[in-house]
Amino acid sequence: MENIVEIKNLTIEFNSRSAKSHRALDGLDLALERGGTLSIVGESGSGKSTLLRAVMALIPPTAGSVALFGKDTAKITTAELNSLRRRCGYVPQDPYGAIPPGLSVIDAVMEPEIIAGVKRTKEERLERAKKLLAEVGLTGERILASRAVGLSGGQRQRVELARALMLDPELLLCDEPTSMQDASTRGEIIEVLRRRTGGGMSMLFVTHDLLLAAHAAQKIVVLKEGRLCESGDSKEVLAAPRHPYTKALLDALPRIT
Ligand SMILES: Nc1ncnc2c1ncn2[C@@H]1O[C@H](COP(=O)(O)OP(=O)(O)OP(=O)(O)O)[C@@H](O)[C@H]1O
Repeated sequence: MENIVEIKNLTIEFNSRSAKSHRALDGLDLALERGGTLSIVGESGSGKSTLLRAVMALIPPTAGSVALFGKDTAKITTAELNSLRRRCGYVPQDPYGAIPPGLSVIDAVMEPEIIAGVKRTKEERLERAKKLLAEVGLTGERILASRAVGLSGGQRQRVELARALMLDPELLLCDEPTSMQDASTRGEIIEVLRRRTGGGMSMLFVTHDLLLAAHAAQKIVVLKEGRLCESGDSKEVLAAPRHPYTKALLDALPRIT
């Protein structure tokens, strides 16, 4: 099976003002097969967002390599990179900065297709955007016409997801896409993602919540301080975590007694 993402010995360092640079990822190896789903779990600062941004080639490797759809992202032209990025949907962690402030909700969802130059009538595009918004639980003329900046964080996250799905991505990268949702919307969003991945979309899903990680994807990797400390089938990792850090993440989850 073809690897849609292949990361080899990836190290990413950020230069800080102090003398020592900070190593956010340290010699990481991982792969995602076409059609596969993988959750990346770890505490705050473990390098999860950095990893997603490196897959999108938004940060260059300090050492090692990232291949997206079989192409080393450091060895291709900007035009080639842009065409690979167009095959991906990216739901960034911060929904406040990501949506252009002047756009209405419906325009924000239609925008990726317009930028990509997808040929469709205005009516078809509108229908498609409305359908996606309904899929993520946003309906009603008032919400669709309102500016995205006026929405709650949870609603914006849902707009971001609809935007990311607009181009029918082969690979979806989600960075804590449910962090601002209540329990019931969180469940609905995971269902949307499951339907999509059931239809063949590959996915990288970032969360600090081990239970959610297992729910969202078939496989899990656990990151600690930029290093991979455990990986495996989601159900197995959840049932029998091997690394003490994974056990601590599991013990930290709230329990219903
Ligand atoms: N642009 C940057 N410049 C300097 N340091 C950075 C930069 N981006 C991330 N870092 C540092 O790299 C480390 C990993 O950050 P990252 O955002 O990937 O962690 P994370 O696991 O996604 O955390 P969180 O769950 O809080 O989002 C952190 O120590 C962070 O401060």
